[in-house]
Amino acid sequence: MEDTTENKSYTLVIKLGSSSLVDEKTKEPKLAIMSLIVETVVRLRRMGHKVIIVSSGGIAVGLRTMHMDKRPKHLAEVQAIAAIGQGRLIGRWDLLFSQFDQRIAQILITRNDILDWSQYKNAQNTINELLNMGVVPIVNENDTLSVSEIKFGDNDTLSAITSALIGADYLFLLTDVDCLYTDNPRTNPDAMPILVVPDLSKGLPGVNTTGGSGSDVGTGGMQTKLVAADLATNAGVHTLIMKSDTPANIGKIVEYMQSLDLDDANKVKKAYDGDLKELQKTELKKLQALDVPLHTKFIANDNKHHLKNREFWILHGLVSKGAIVIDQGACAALTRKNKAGLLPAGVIDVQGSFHELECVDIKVGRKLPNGEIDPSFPLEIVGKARCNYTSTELTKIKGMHSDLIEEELGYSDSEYVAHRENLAFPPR
Ligand SMILES: Nc1ncnc2c1ncn2[C@@H]1O[C@H](COP(=O)(O)OP(=O)(O)O)[C@@H](O)[C@H]1O
Ligand SMILES: N[C@@H](CCC(=O)OP(=O)(O)O)C(=O)O
Repeated sequence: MEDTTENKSYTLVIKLGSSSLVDEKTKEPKLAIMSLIVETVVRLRRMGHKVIIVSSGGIAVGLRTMHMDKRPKHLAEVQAIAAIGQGRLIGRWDLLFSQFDQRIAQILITRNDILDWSQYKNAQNTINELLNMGVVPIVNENDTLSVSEIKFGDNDTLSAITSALIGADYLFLLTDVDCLYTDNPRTNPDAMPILVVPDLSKGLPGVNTTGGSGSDVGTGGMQTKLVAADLATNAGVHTLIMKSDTPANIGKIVEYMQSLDLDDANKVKKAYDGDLKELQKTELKKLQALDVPLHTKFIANDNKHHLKNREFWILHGLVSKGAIVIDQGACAALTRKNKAGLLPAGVIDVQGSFHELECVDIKVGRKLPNGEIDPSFPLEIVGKARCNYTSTELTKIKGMHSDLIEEELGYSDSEYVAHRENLAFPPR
């Protein structure tokens, strides 16, 4: 195959699970895999690509350092172990990369660090600066300081958010299986590989990912990888699952992706008739004919249909503190091409307790003639908003014309419940 990757420069995020970096039983380092990753990343960098690594393994390395067999139950202990392990982990990466004079940088992040738009942009600027300096940023969750409310929870999600943050071209999820299968290949020898998913929003009929993590050190199994693929493809990032012990395959897969006509990914999605099974047979023949290694690729939404930076931040960077229920008319106005801001007249209910500019879910409901919410109409979350008013204020002004806000509250901060730039909806 012609090597088209030589000329174009891509931004690649490579996520490595704990199971790829430490032995699941002994927790000893898998130095051979780490070295191969380093060689691959150095090669990709020399070809002109920008590479970010999302590395798990902090806790597993900490357990080994402290001669502990199992993850402790108490949060403070896990956090202490993470602090011990993270230092060693980054030390190992630095030692290996330094053999090639390749500089690295450590970035430890929690959800708290991106809750503010300017902080989100700041994280973006810092990573971009490092990439421009020719450095390989190595990202992990700041497990030592994050508690459940501000946790990404798994590095698959963190890698998808990192990919969207920096507008990556590809996200590679490297793990201990070749690809996504119709069932857990560790327990079902008849599981069949899923090689291409043109449109994840159409679901994955016949695919079971409930098996959880395959190893003692992994988190989330395939389920969190599918969540990550959904987030990343919605943000315009092609997402791939492949085995971590042959990282040189990354280059081959990027070449193969380039040979596919994905410039108009929407055409690919439209052409997909939902017959996942048939598609896999054709794809397998193609991979075999071209000698491309097994992997799963999730095709990204194209430029016109992917979430823009700020929308992605609202939908996936922020944590919802409650919900507002809007009527169908308001929903149509907010989701049309030239979307409107949300006025109090369109709000029919307020759920939970939230402050001004905190993030809330947007649900669509129906009002009965007596003013009550129709209980037979299923409330569906359609998007997220940052509201100009608190839940208490909104409960008072819901359904009103904006002219009456001042009379009701004694002040009016805005005629809108949420401005256009504070509303976000997943691509449809
Ligand atoms: N349908 C499936 N296809 C492939 N693997 C699956 C599936 N369902 C569950 N798994 C499990 O997911 C594991 C990979 O996830 P995980 O252990 O969290 O890895 P990592 O540490 O790389 O994030 C595999 O080892 C496998 O046992
Ligand atoms: N941040 C944690 C890893 C969390 C995680 O998602 O692990 P994995 O499923 O192995 O990618 C650590 O460094 O131990």
